Amino acid sequence: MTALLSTRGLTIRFGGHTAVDNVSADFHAGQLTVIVGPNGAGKTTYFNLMSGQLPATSGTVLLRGEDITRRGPAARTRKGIGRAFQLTNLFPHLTVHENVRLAVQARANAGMKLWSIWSSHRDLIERADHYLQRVALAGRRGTLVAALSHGDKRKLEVAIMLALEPEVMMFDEPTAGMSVDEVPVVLDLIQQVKAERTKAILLVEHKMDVVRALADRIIVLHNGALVADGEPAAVMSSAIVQEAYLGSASHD
Ligand SMILES: Nc1ncnc2c1ncn2[C@@H]1O[C@H](COP(=O)(O)OP(=O)(O)OP(=O)(O)O)[C@@H](O)[C@H]1O
Repeated sequence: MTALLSTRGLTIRFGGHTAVDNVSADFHAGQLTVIVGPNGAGKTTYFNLMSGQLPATSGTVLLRGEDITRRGPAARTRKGIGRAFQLTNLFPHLTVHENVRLAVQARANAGMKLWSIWSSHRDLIERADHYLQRVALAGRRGTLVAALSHGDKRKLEVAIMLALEPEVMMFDEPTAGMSVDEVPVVLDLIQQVKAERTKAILLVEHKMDVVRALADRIIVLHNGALVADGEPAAVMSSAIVQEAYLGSASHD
């Protein structure tokens, strides 16, 4: 079975430093993979290489077997790689609802259903409201994004990603900076998407309770290299992880 997303020997060097070192992995629909590792291990850089924010020094990124290594981030988004960014792709002077509606509209355009822009404006509005409900932001639909709390901005990013209906969903520490009552909303949502079993979900996560709650599979990066990849129980009990990751005092 062709993986949805694959990396083959993916590598990036910054000067003399190899931040991601020859990483090969396959990501399949219906599977949630958490990428863990100590600070500076290369997790975010690996994400950036897959979503196109950074160009690889060597190696390839494949989407459904197609080589997309030289494609930029916008082309990868159109092809089905979605990423909940850390507050960089929001329009602060538009409302919450308008932000999601733009994503719904972009998705409708990508599907070449150009007529839908004109014939079903109401449909676009309703679909945007649907995604806002899923992230518990319906009550904020008329609020300017600039006025949102940090946690609500993170939820809005998730709504925007859902609205783009990508096959691959990448979350970079989705609950970082959220208050305790906001965290379950995002975790429940990721659980729901996972239960649909149609998406490949990738998460970079430090919090071990979140890892335990969500992971079907764990990949461990250390000094840019993939040092473990497998089922959570086996990976977390392996000697290399105990040493490389759990041994580092900075994460619980
Ligand atoms: N644009 C860049 N230029 C130079 N070095 C970089 C760049 N981006 C990342 N690095 C370096 O690459 C290494 C990996 O960084 P990265 O942010 O991917 O780690 P991480 O595992 O996500 O860490 P954290 O858990 O702290 O977020 C680090 O040593 C970092 O300093």
